[in-house]
Amino acid sequence: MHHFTTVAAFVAFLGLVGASPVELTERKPTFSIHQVEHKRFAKNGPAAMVKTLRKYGKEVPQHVISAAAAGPTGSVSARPADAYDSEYLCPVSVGGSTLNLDFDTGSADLWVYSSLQPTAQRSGHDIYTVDPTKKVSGSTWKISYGDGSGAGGTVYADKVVVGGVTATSQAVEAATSVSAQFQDDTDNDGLLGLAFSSINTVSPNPAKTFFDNVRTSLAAPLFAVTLKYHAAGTYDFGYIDTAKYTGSITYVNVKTTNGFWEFTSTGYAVGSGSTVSTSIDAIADTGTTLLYLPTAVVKAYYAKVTGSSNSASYGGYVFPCSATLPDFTAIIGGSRQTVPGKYINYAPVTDGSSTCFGGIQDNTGIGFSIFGDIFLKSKYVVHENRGSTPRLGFAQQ
Ligand SMILES: Cc1noc(C)c1CN(C)Cc1cc2n(n1)CCN(c1cc(N)ncn1)C2
Repeated sequence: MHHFTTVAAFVAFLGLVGASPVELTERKPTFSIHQVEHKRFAKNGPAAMVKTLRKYGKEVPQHVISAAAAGPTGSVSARPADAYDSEYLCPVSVGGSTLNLDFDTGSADLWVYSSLQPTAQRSGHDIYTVDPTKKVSGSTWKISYGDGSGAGGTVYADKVVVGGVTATSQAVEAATSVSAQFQDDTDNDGLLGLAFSSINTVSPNPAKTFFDNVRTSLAAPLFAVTLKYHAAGTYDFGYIDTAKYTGSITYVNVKTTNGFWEFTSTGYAVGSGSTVSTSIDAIADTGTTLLYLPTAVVKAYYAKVTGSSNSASYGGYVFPCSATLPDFTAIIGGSRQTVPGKYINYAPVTDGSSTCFGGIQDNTGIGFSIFGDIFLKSKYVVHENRGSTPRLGFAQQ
């Protein structure tokens, strides 16, 4: 059957190109045409589909026509870096090399391991090899994170491709030095910031994030985050994927004055307990591993966990790894956003220990709450910026 199909297909192909079998069997000079990539071509899947369907006289579904009229969209996988979902890494093409970057909605610098670092510092990492002709003269960057880690270096303008979406002249912040926490983390080749460009650290002229560079060309000015529990998820750009969530998306307005995706939660519940109404100022932050909440909320949560304690030696709430953890619900935009209890067991305090570190911790000293990966990995979160009044949309996965 396969053989027959092949021959029939070949004959059909000849018909299409208007050549008879005889013509193609005579000996004639041969030549080959080498394809070259159309560098400036912005990928638009739906547009290609419209073209093909019309070429063969087929009807084009309306949703394909409307998608084609829009700009590019893209999707990239987000893979947990370790067994505890400490961070999620996404493959990105930076100046033609593929690096695994930690997409971070809590910061706004795209920085990478680079050929400028001492070789010992970059062993085990994929690196960006700088091209001096692409250097942004006079610009430097230096970033420090909540956990005391950090990095710094110089700046290059280069092509960055994320899930098929291209920023042709993205500020690529090449590291000359990174802190010990990053040197120990050999899976991580850098960060791709998705917070607001107002907190980018490039000096003297702050740079735009990848999202800000592509936002107005995308089919829709948004990206959607689907992190998963102990599994790979996605970052989607330019479209909402209704297959990735259940129920409806609840939107809340974002306060951008601190440069974060900052919003207000209006209450919480522990397990099947009653809802407590209280205003919680929070940021959505994929670059933070845990869920940091106000002291009173955290105390109320661990009051329901047998054997839990706030350990000075481990630096946070711990409990027996065998504990049954209650769900945690945050009220956002009037909707109940629930995290399954088992997601709140982050990891053993040390490998093999029967004491586990809590996924919910106290936000004292931070200044606001942080809805990090522990919260996000049960949600589908739309980050929309139409230019005025950016919004966050939350739905259950
Ligand atoms: C984290 C982490 N946890 O287990 C591993 C492994 C890592 C990664 N590793 C140790 C190194 C590291 C440290 C940081 N990151 N990666 C990501 C950026 N950081 C943020 C981002 C942000 N929005 N807010 C606060 N800090 C600090």
